Amino acid sequence: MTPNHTPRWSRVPSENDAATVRSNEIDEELKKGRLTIRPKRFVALFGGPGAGRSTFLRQVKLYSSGYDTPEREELGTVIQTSLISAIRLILEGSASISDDPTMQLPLALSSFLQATDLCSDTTTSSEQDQPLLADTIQELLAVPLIKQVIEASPQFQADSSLQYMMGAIPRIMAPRYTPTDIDILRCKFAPAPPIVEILFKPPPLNEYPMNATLVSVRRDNGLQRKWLNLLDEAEAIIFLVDLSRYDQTEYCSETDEQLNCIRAAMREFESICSVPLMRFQSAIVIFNKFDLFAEKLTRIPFTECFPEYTGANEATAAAEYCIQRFQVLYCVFGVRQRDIRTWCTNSLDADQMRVTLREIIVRLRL
Ligand SMILES: Nc1nc2c(ncn2[C@@H]2O[C@H](COP(=O)(O)OP(=O)(O)OP(=O)(O)O)[C@@H](O)[C@H]2O)c(=O)[nH]1
Ligand SMILES: [Mg+2]
Repeated sequence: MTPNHTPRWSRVPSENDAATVRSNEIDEELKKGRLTIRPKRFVALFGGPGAGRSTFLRQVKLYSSGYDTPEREELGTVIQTSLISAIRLILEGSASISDDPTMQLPLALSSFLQATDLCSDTTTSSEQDQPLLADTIQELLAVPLIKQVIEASPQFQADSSLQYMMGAIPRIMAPRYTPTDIDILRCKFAPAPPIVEILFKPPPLNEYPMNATLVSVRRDNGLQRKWLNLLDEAEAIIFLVDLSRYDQTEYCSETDEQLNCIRAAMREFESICSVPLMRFQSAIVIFNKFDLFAEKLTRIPFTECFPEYTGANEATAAAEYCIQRFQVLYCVFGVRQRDIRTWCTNSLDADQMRVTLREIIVRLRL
Protein backbone atom coordinates (compact mmCIF):
# COMPACT_ATOMS: atom_id res chain seq x y z
CA MET A 1 0.00 0.00 0.00
CA THR A 2 2.98 2.32 0.21
CA PRO A 3 3.16 4.77 -2.66
CA ASN A 4 5.61 3.85 -5.36
CA HIS A 5 8.52 6.24 -5.25
CA THR A 6 10.62 4.36 -7.84
CA PRO A 7 12.16 6.95 -10.17
CA ARG A 8 10.79 6.61 -13.66
CA TRP A 9 14.21 6.04 -15.19
CA SER A 10 15.26 3.25 -12.86
CA ARG A 11 15.08 -0.29 -14.19
CA VAL A 12 12.66 -2.73 -12.62
CA PRO A 13 14.66 -4.62 -9.98
CA SER A 14 14.80 -8.37 -10.38
CA GLU A 15 13.86 -10.71 -7.53
CA ASN A 16 17.58 -11.31 -6.93
CA ASP A 17 18.26 -7.57 -6.59
CA ALA A 18 15.44 -7.31 -4.10
CA ALA A 19 16.82 -10.27 -2.15
CA THR A 20 20.30 -8.70 -2.09
CA VAL A 21 18.92 -5.37 -0.91
CA ARG A 22 16.90 -7.14 1.79
CA SER A 23 19.95 -9.21 2.73
CA ASN A 24 22.04 -6.05 3.20
CA GLU A 25 19.24 -4.46 5.19
CA ILE A 26 19.12 -7.49 7.45
CA ASP A 27 22.90 -7.28 7.97
CA GLU A 28 22.47 -3.65 9.03
CA GLU A 29 19.55 -4.52 11.30
CA LEU A 30 21.56 -7.30 12.86
CA LYS A 31 24.49 -4.98 13.50
CA LYS A 32 22.22 -2.41 15.12
CA GLY A 33 20.11 -5.01 16.87
CA ARG A 34 22.99 -6.85 18.47
CA LEU A 35 24.15 -3.67 20.16
CA THR A 36 20.79 -2.91 21.68
CA ILE A 37 19.67 -6.36 22.61
CA ARG A 38 22.86 -7.86 23.97
CA PRO A 39 22.47 -6.80 27.60
CA LYS A 40 18.78 -7.52 27.81
CA ARG A 41 16.45 -10.42 27.87
CA PHE A 42 15.68 -11.18 24.32
CA VAL A 43 12.88 -13.17 22.79
CA ALA A 44 12.74 -13.91 19.06
CA LEU A 45 9.36 -13.86 17.37
CA PHE A 46 9.25 -15.91 14.18
CA GLY A 47 6.46 -16.27 11.67
CA GLY A 48 5.77 -16.75 7.97
CA PRO A 49 4.30 -14.02 5.77
CA GLY A 50 0.98 -12.85 7.17
CA ALA A 51 1.12 -15.27 10.13
CA GLY A 52 0.14 -12.46 12.47
CA ARG A 53 3.40 -11.07 13.89
CA SER A 54 2.27 -7.44 13.63
CA THR A 55 -1.05 -8.23 15.28
CA PHE A 56 0.72 -10.15 18.01
CA LEU A 57 3.08 -7.23 18.68
CA ARG A 58 0.16 -4.82 18.84
CA GLN A 59 -1.59 -7.13 21.30
CA VAL A 60 1.55 -7.21 23.43
CA LYS A 61 1.74 -3.42 23.41
CA LEU A 62 -1.97 -3.04 24.17
CA TYR A 63 -1.58 -5.47 27.02
CA SER A 64 1.66 -4.11 28.43
CA SER A 65 1.64 -0.33 28.18
CA GLY A 66 -1.23 0.50 25.85
CA TYR A 67 -1.17 3.23 23.20
CA ASP A 68 -1.22 6.78 24.57
CA THR A 69 -3.11 9.65 22.93
CA PRO A 70 -0.23 11.01 20.79
CA GLU A 71 0.53 7.49 19.56
CA ARG A 72 -3.13 6.95 18.70
CA GLU A 73 -3.33 10.27 16.88
CA GLU A 74 -0.28 9.41 14.87
CA LEU A 75 -1.69 5.98 14.03
CA GLY A 76 -5.00 7.60 13.06
CA THR A 77 -3.24 9.64 10.37
CA VAL A 78 -1.35 6.59 9.13
CA ILE A 79 -4.56 4.56 8.94
CA GLN A 80 -6.31 7.34 6.98
CA THR A 81 -3.41 7.58 4.55
CA SER A 82 -3.30 3.83 4.16
CA LEU A 83 -7.04 3.72 3.40
CA ILE A 84 -6.72 6.48 0.81
CA SER A 85 -3.79 4.70 -0.88
CA ALA A 86 -5.77 1.45 -1.01
CA ILE A 87 -8.76 3.18 -2.57
CA ARG A 88 -6.53 4.97 -5.05
CA LEU A 89 -5.15 1.60 -6.19
CA ILE A 90 -8.62 0.12 -6.56
CA LEU A 91 -9.82 3.13 -8.55
CA GLU A 92 -6.80 3.21 -10.79
CA GLY A 93 -7.26 -0.52 -11.43
CA SER A 94 -10.94 0.07 -12.25
CA ALA A 95 -10.18 3.01 -14.53
CA SER A 96 -7.63 1.03 -16.48
CA ILE A 97 -10.10 -1.76 -17.30
CA SER A 98 -13.10 0.46 -17.93
CA ASP A 99 -14.01 0.95 -21.59
CA ASP A 100 -17.57 1.96 -20.84
CA PRO A 101 -17.95 5.74 -20.94
CA THR A 102 -21.33 5.55 -19.17
CA MET A 103 -19.48 4.57 -16.02
CA GLN A 104 -18.24 8.13 -15.73
CA LEU A 105 -15.37 6.68 -13.80
CA PRO A 106 -12.75 9.17 -14.96
CA LEU A 107 -14.89 11.98 -13.56
CA ALA A 108 -15.41 10.20 -10.26
CA LEU A 109 -11.77 9.29 -10.11
CA SER A 110 -10.58 12.80 -10.72
CA SER A 111 -12.87 14.20 -8.05
CA PHE A 112 -11.51 11.58 -5.64
CA LEU A 113 -7.92 12.37 -6.52
CA GLN A 114 -8.63 16.07 -6.18
CA ALA A 115 -10.21 15.50 -2.78
CA THR A 116 -7.37 13.29 -1.56
CA ASP A 117 -4.74 15.73 -2.82
CA LEU A 118 -6.59 18.41 -0.93
CA CYS A 119 -6.50 16.35 2.24
CA SER A 120 -2.90 15.22 1.88
CA ASP A 121 -1.78 18.84 1.58
CA THR A 122 -1.67 19.74 5.23
CA THR A 123 -1.16 23.43 4.45
CA THR A 124 -4.50 23.77 2.69
CA SER A 125 -6.64 20.93 4.07
CA SER A 126 -9.30 21.75 6.57
CA GLU A 127 -11.52 19.63 8.79
CA GLN A 128 -14.41 20.31 6.41
CA ASP A 129 -12.55 18.49 3.65
CA GLN A 130 -12.63 15.16 5.40
CA PRO A 131 -16.37 14.48 5.56
CA LEU A 132 -16.40 15.52 1.90
CA LEU A 133 -13.76 12.93 1.18
CA ALA A 134 -15.66 10.24 3.13
CA ASP A 135 -18.76 10.99 1.00
CA THR A 136 -16.76 10.90 -2.22
CA ILE A 137 -15.26 7.54 -1.27
CA GLN A 138 -18.66 6.07 -0.39
CA GLU A 139 -20.09 7.28 -3.70
CA LEU A 140 -17.20 5.85 -5.62
CA LEU A 141 -17.47 2.48 -3.93
CA ALA A 142 -21.11 2.33 -5.00
CA VAL A 143 -20.14 2.56 -8.70
CA PRO A 144 -20.97 -0.90 -10.17
CA LEU A 145 -17.64 -1.28 -11.95
CA ILE A 146 -15.70 -0.60 -8.78
CA LYS A 147 -17.86 -3.07 -6.89
CA GLN A 148 -17.15 -5.65 -9.58
CA VAL A 149 -13.41 -4.99 -9.44
CA ILE A 150 -13.43 -5.39 -5.67
CA GLU A 151 -15.52 -8.57 -5.81
CA ALA A 152 -13.28 -10.08 -8.50
CA SER A 153 -10.01 -9.20 -6.79
CA PRO A 154 -8.51 -12.15 -4.89
CA GLN A 155 -6.06 -9.72 -3.30
CA PHE A 156 -8.89 -7.66 -1.87
CA GLN A 157 -10.92 -10.69 -0.83
CA ALA A 158 -7.92 -12.04 1.09
CA ASP A 159 -7.23 -8.73 2.79
CA SER A 160 -9.38 -8.63 5.89
CA SER A 161 -7.71 -5.43 7.15
CA LEU A 162 -8.70 -3.56 4.01
CA GLN A 163 -12.24 -4.94 4.20
CA TYR A 164 -12.44 -3.78 7.81
CA MET A 165 -11.25 -0.27 6.92
CA MET A 166 -13.66 -0.03 3.99
CA GLY A 167 -16.50 -0.93 6.34
CA ALA A 168 -15.63 1.96 8.64
CA ILE A 169 -14.96 4.78 6.15
CA PRO A 170 -17.14 7.53 7.71
CA ARG A 171 -15.58 6.95 11.12
CA ILE A 172 -11.99 6.59 9.89
CA MET A 173 -12.21 9.61 7.62
CA ALA A 174 -13.86 11.77 10.26
CA PRO A 175 -11.96 14.82 11.52
CA ARG A 176 -9.87 14.15 14.61
CA TYR A 177 -10.24 10.39 14.13
CA THR A 178 -8.64 8.47 16.97
CA PRO A 179 -8.35 4.73 16.44
CA THR A 180 -9.90 2.35 18.94
CA ASP A 181 -8.07 -0.76 20.19
CA ILE A 182 -9.93 -2.84 17.60
CA ASP A 183 -8.93 -0.40 14.84
CA ILE A 184 -5.32 -0.69 15.94
CA LEU A 185 -5.55 -4.45 15.78
CA ARG A 186 -7.43 -4.66 12.51
CA CYS A 187 -6.21 -1.79 10.35
CA LYS A 188 -3.29 -1.89 8.02
CA PHE A 189 -0.46 0.43 8.77
CA ALA A 190 3.29 0.49 8.41
CA PRO A 191 4.94 -2.88 8.96
CA ALA A 192 6.44 -3.39 12.37
CA PRO A 193 10.16 -2.67 12.46
CA PRO A 194 12.21 -5.87 12.66
CA ILE A 195 13.41 -5.18 16.16
CA VAL A 196 10.75 -4.18 18.59
CA GLU A 197 11.45 -3.47 22.20
CA ILE A 198 8.55 -4.18 24.47
CA LEU A 199 8.26 -4.08 28.19
CA PHE A 200 6.12 -7.00 29.21
CA LYS A 201 4.44 -5.59 32.27
CA PRO A 202 1.09 -7.21 32.69
CA PRO A 203 -1.09 -5.54 35.32
CA PRO A 204 -1.61 -8.60 37.54
CA LEU A 205 2.11 -9.31 37.55
CA ASN A 206 3.43 -5.85 38.28
CA GLU A 207 5.73 -7.28 40.86
CA TYR A 208 7.52 -9.15 38.07
CA PRO A 209 7.93 -6.68 35.22
CA MET A 210 9.71 -8.43 32.43
CA ASN A 211 11.95 -6.47 30.11
CA ALA A 212 12.04 -8.35 26.88
CA THR A 213 13.15 -7.24 23.49
CA LEU A 214 11.04 -8.93 20.90
CA VAL A 215 12.85 -9.43 17.64
CA SER A 216 10.31 -10.04 14.96
CA VAL A 217 11.54 -12.19 12.08
CA ARG A 218 9.61 -13.00 8.94
CA ARG A 219 10.12 -16.20 6.97
CA ASP A 220 11.36 -14.51 3.87
CA ASN A 221 13.08 -16.25 0.97
CA GLY A 222 15.55 -18.05 3.19
CA LEU A 223 17.04 -14.79 4.44
CA GLN A 224 15.70 -15.46 7.89
CA ARG A 225 18.55 -17.95 8.27
CA LYS A 226 20.77 -15.00 9.12
CA TRP A 227 18.70 -14.40 12.18
CA LEU A 228 19.46 -17.85 13.42
CA ASN A 229 22.89 -16.49 14.47
CA LEU A 230 21.11 -14.57 17.17
CA LEU A 231 19.49 -17.58 18.72
CA ASP A 232 22.39 -18.45 20.96
CA GLU A 233 21.57 -15.22 22.79
CA ALA A 234 17.82 -15.67 22.91
CA GLU A 235 16.02 -16.56 26.10
CA ALA A 236 13.17 -18.08 24.20
CA ILE A 237 11.44 -18.11 20.88
CA ILE A 238 7.85 -17.42 20.06
CA PHE A 239 6.95 -19.11 16.82
CA LEU A 240 3.75 -18.18 15.02
CA VAL A 241 2.08 -20.67 12.69
CA ASP A 242 -0.78 -19.55 10.46
CA LEU A 243 -3.12 -22.53 10.75
CA SER A 244 -5.53 -21.08 8.21
CA ARG A 245 -2.99 -21.56 5.43
CA TYR A 246 -3.03 -25.35 5.74
CA ASP A 247 -4.37 -25.56 2.18
CA GLN A 248 -1.89 -23.09 0.65
CA THR A 249 1.67 -23.32 -0.57
CA GLU A 250 4.61 -20.94 -0.45
CA TYR A 251 7.92 -20.83 -2.27
CA CYS A 252 10.77 -22.47 -0.44
CA SER A 253 14.10 -21.10 -1.72
CA GLU A 254 16.20 -23.79 -0.05
CA THR A 255 14.64 -26.56 -2.09
CA ASP A 256 13.33 -24.39 -4.93
CA GLU A 257 9.81 -25.77 -4.64
CA GLN A 258 6.34 -24.81 -3.57
CA LEU A 259 5.69 -26.19 -0.13
CA ASN A 260 2.54 -26.46 1.95
CA CYS A 261 2.62 -23.46 4.33
CA ILE A 262 2.35 -25.54 7.51
CA ARG A 263 5.09 -27.85 6.27
CA ALA A 264 7.19 -24.75 5.44
CA ALA A 265 6.63 -23.54 9.00
CA MET A 266 7.69 -26.97 10.29
CA ARG A 267 10.84 -26.78 8.20
CA GLU A 268 11.69 -23.35 9.59
CA PHE A 269 10.99 -24.52 13.12
CA GLU A 270 13.25 -27.51 12.52
CA SER A 271 16.12 -25.19 11.42
CA ILE A 272 15.63 -23.17 14.58
CA CYS A 273 15.59 -26.23 16.80
CA SER A 274 18.73 -27.60 15.16
CA VAL A 275 20.88 -24.55 15.94
CA PRO A 276 23.54 -26.28 18.10
CA LEU A 277 24.49 -23.52 20.49
CA MET A 278 21.01 -22.27 21.03
CA ARG A 279 20.75 -21.14 24.61
CA PHE A 280 17.02 -20.63 24.77
CA GLN A 281 15.19 -22.53 27.39
CA SER A 282 11.75 -22.65 25.97
CA ALA A 283 9.83 -22.43 22.75
CA ILE A 284 6.37 -21.05 22.57
CA VAL A 285 4.48 -22.09 19.48
CA ILE A 286 1.32 -20.19 18.71
CA PHE A 287 -1.09 -21.71 16.26
CA ASN A 288 -2.75 -18.57 15.09
CA LYS A 289 -5.90 -17.82 13.06
CA PHE A 290 -7.69 -20.71 14.72
CA ASP A 291 -11.01 -18.99 13.90
CA LEU A 292 -10.28 -18.98 10.16
CA PHE A 293 -8.92 -22.52 10.39
CA ALA A 294 -12.16 -23.81 11.95
CA GLU A 295 -14.25 -22.07 9.33
CA LYS A 296 -12.12 -23.26 6.42
CA LEU A 297 -12.17 -26.90 7.55
CA THR A 298 -15.90 -26.98 6.83
CA ARG A 299 -15.08 -26.28 3.18
CA ILE A 300 -11.67 -27.92 2.69
CA PRO A 301 -11.06 -31.18 4.56
CA PHE A 302 -7.75 -31.31 6.40
CA THR A 303 -6.88 -34.66 4.78
CA GLU A 304 -6.83 -32.99 1.36
CA CYS A 305 -3.60 -31.33 2.43
CA PHE A 306 -2.42 -33.81 5.07
CA PRO A 307 -3.42 -37.24 3.69
CA GLU A 308 -1.56 -38.98 6.53
CA TYR A 309 -3.96 -37.43 9.09
CA THR A 310 -6.45 -39.97 10.41
CA GLY A 311 -8.37 -37.90 12.97
CA ALA A 312 -11.67 -36.07 12.71
CA ASN A 313 -12.10 -33.12 10.36
CA GLU A 314 -12.54 -30.78 13.29
CA ALA A 315 -10.46 -27.78 14.31
CA THR A 316 -9.31 -28.88 17.78
CA ALA A 317 -8.32 -32.38 16.63
CA ALA A 318 -6.56 -31.17 13.48
CA ALA A 319 -4.74 -28.44 15.43
CA GLU A 320 -3.69 -31.03 18.01
CA TYR A 321 -2.17 -33.05 15.17
CA CYS A 322 -0.13 -30.00 14.07
CA ILE A 323 0.90 -29.37 17.67
CA GLN A 324 2.19 -32.91 17.99
CA ARG A 325 4.20 -32.60 14.78
CA PHE A 326 5.91 -29.48 16.16
CA GLN A 327 6.51 -31.12 19.53
CA VAL A 328 8.21 -34.06 17.85
CA LEU A 329 10.52 -31.72 15.90
CA TYR A 330 11.39 -29.90 19.07
CA CYS A 331 12.25 -33.07 20.96
CA VAL A 332 14.28 -34.60 18.11
CA PHE A 333 16.71 -31.72 18.13
CA GLY A 334 16.74 -31.03 21.83
CA VAL A 335 20.30 -31.23 23.17
CA ARG A 336 18.72 -31.22 26.59
CA GLN A 337 15.20 -31.43 27.78
CA ARG A 338 13.82 -28.08 26.72
CA ASP A 339 10.46 -26.75 27.25
CA ILE A 340 7.80 -26.32 24.59
CA ARG A 341 4.40 -24.78 25.13
CA THR A 342 1.68 -24.33 22.56
CA TRP A 343 -1.43 -22.21 22.24
CA CYS A 344 -4.16 -21.94 19.62
CA THR A 345 -5.20 -18.33 19.19
CA ASN A 346 -7.32 -15.84 17.36
CA SER A 347 -4.98 -12.91 17.78
CA LEU A 348 -7.70 -10.42 16.90
CA ASP A 349 -9.55 -11.44 20.04
CA ALA A 350 -8.25 -9.11 22.76
CA ASP A 351 -9.84 -11.02 25.67
CA GLN A 352 -8.39 -14.34 24.58
CA MET A 353 -4.98 -12.77 23.90
CA ARG A 354 -4.89 -11.19 27.35
CA VAL A 355 -5.17 -14.65 28.88
CA THR A 356 -2.64 -16.14 26.47
CA LEU A 357 -0.11 -13.34 26.95
CA ARG A 358 -0.37 -13.62 30.70
CA GLU A 359 0.31 -17.35 30.47
CA ILE A 360 3.22 -16.74 28.11
CA ILE A 361 4.76 -14.23 30.47
CA VAL A 362 4.42 -16.59 33.38
CA ARG A 363 6.01 -19.26 31.23
CA LEU A 364 8.90 -17.05 30.16
CA ARG A 365 9.70 -16.25 33.76
CA LEU A 366 10.13 -19.92 34.63
N1 LIG B 1 -9.28 -13.91 11.49
C1 LIG B 1 -8.05 -13.69 11.94
N2 LIG B 1 -7.28 -12.79 11.30
C2 LIG B 1 -6.04 -12.58 11.79
C3 LIG B 1 -5.53 -13.25 12.93
N3 LIG B 1 -4.28 -12.81 13.17
C4 LIG B 1 -4.01 -11.90 12.22
N4 LIG B 1 -5.07 -11.75 11.39
C5 LIG B 1 -5.17 -10.89 10.20
O1 LIG B 1 -4.25 -11.44 9.25
C6 LIG B 1 -3.63 -10.40 8.51
C7 LIG B 1 -2.11 -10.51 8.64
O2 LIG B 1 -1.78 -10.26 10.00
P1 LIG B 1 -0.45 -9.46 10.38
O3 LIG B 1 -0.43 -9.34 11.86
O4 LIG B 1 -0.34 -8.23 9.57
O5 LIG B 1 0.62 -10.53 9.90
P2 LIG B 1 2.21 -10.33 9.74
O6 LIG B 1 2.81 -11.63 10.15
O7 LIG B 1 2.69 -9.13 10.46
O8 LIG B 1 2.30 -10.12 8.19
P3 LIG B 1 3.55 -9.62 7.35
O9 LIG B 1 4.29 -8.60 8.15
O10 LIG B 1 2.90 -9.08 6.10
O11 LIG B 1 4.34 -10.86 7.07
C8 LIG B 1 -4.18 -9.09 9.06
O12 LIG B 1 -5.25 -8.71 8.22
C9 LIG B 1 -4.71 -9.47 10.45
O13 LIG B 1 -5.80 -8.65 10.86
C10 LIG B 1 -6.39 -14.22 13.57
O14 LIG B 1 -6.03 -14.90 14.56
N5 LIG B 1 -7.63 -14.39 13.03
MG1 LIG C 1 3.70 -7.45 9.76
